[in-house]
Amino acid sequence: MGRFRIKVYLRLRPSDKPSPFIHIQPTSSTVQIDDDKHAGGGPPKNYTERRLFRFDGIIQSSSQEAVFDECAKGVVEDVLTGYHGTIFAYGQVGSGKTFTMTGETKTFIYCGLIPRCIHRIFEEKESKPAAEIKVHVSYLEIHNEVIYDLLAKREAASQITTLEEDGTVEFRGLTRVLCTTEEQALKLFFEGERHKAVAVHPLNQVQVSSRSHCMFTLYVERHAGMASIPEKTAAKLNLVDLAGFGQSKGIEFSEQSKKEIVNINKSLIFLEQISSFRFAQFVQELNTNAIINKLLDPTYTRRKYERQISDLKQELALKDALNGRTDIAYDLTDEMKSELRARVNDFLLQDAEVETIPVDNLKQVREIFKLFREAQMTMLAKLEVLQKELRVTVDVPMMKESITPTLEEEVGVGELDNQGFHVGVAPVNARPDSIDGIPSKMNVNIDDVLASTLFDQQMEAPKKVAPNREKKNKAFIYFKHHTSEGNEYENFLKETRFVLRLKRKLAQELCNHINEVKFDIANLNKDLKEFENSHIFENPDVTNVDKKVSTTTRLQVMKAEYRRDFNALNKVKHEILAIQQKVKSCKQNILEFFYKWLDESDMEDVASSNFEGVSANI
Ligand SMILES: Nc1ncnc2c1ncn2[C@@H]1O[C@H](COP(=O)(O)OP(=O)(O)OP(=O)(O)O)[C@@H](O)[C@H]1O
Repeated sequence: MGRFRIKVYLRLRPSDKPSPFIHIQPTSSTVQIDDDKHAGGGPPKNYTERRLFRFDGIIQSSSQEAVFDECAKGVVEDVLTGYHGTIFAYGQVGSGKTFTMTGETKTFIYCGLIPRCIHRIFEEKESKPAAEIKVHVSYLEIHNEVIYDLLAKREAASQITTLEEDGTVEFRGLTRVLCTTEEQALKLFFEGERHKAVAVHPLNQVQVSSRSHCMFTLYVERHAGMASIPEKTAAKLNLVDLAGFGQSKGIEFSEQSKKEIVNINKSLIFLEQISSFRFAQFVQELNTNAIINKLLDPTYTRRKYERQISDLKQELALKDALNGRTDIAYDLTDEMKSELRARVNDFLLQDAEVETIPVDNLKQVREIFKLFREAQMTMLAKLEVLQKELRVTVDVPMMKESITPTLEEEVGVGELDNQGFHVGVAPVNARPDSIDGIPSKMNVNIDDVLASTLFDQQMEAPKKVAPNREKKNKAFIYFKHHTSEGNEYENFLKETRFVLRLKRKLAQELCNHINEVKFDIANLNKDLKEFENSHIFENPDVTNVDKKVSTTTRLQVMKAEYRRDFNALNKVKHEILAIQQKVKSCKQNILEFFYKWLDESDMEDVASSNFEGVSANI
């Protein structure tokens, strides 16, 4: 990238009455102007204001060729290297803009910059065939603030619009013609000239005056670098002939001309306000960031990447072979994806260990992450439903009541559902609505029950001596805490009861969760029925199909969860029964030993003892 300054040249039209207010100094490329504000005819003033303007060059009485060499040649050479370039002429009406840009085209020595730029570009094209230079041209005119395509077929609408993108302006629909010869390009330029809007202007009586801004553009594409690297540069050269601006004071114009002048002056308002020289000074201060515009042939780029991919594949195969990794498939087929899904599902349902999921390559890893994300989404959706339920504080028995009919329609253990999923639904009478002896809500303290049972039995026990009830209670407590046998049984009973409490808590939690899952299953079944009724496969809609797939997946997960918890509950239920049995026999044993101990003790002592330190409260 290079920073360039816009160069400004002053070309003076030969005149037989040079202005006494303008002092040209060609050696220093400066112009001094005596800005006599009243030179136009006002009352005489005693002073004049002097201004100095500096240019990159002042052209006076120079040939058209010299003008090209000084002002345009460098720009064209840059375009041939790949930099965009623009040359534009501006100034008052009749100041010589068209003469400079177009010139007299019948004789080459009078030709202006546009034919000379065309000539130079085609000269390069012909002298360097290896560069494969391609030239396109376009020609547009802005007249009365409307853009016209001067190369469009006349019968077609030639009006075009602009498109601004990334700071550049594109002309949408502008005709670009490929030219293989200089003659072709010149012919198109002259054709465009004929289509321009021109009229006689009172300040430019000699020939027709340009009533519009015109831009002839040459698009140059050429090979750059070595022949093996088909890199191209693509630059454009804009050659602009602006409409003349000027004072209309004291000059008679037709209505149409007045309208045109308003529009020309409006579009050149900047020039109008600061005058040509001031504008030149301003433009000189601007810097541009110029870059070479490179194009890469897409076919070459594709081939290059294909070659790179092929090399990398070979490299990978070699690395795999060296590491003893054979038959690694780097492209996942649908079958492989289904297999991966099954493995991930098994892992998530705790039916398989993580090692069963194959991780051989990046694609597999990505697919696995995708599957985990899907599972996560399913769980989140489920959680959302659960949270909603919690918000409305659904009571467990109510839930059971509302969903039981749906599940009762399903028959037997291990039935297949309509998704081909093994439901594994237990018969209604075998379902874990509650566990025998365990209410859905554990409000009863089992130890209280056991304690009262114990003493009911105690009361029924044979009584050799009948100490009063309170004393007997105290004796029983004394036996448990102060005799080795009693102590041992008491501790064992305590431990067993603790385990029983834990198991019951677990059973209660499982019971609650199963009911929640049942509720989910009922809702998901309902959703699926709605999908089926809406015939989504006859009128597939991606969103609906996705929803159905997601609902089916969630249903499968829920059913698997139901089956898992139901089995776990059954297991816990059996454990509870066994522990209850253990507690029962332990209680019997402790009573037997208590009565035996009581038998062997001195009854009078027992009857008269106060069992100091023993609380009667069991
Ligand atoms: N350097 C020059 N040497 C000889 N003749 C010139 C020169 N510059 C301009 N002329 C003549 O002056 C007349 C007006 O010039 P030209 O039409 O190029 O002005 P213009 O600025 O393009 O005017 P407009 O704004 O009206 O289009 C033409 O006849 C042209 O041949």
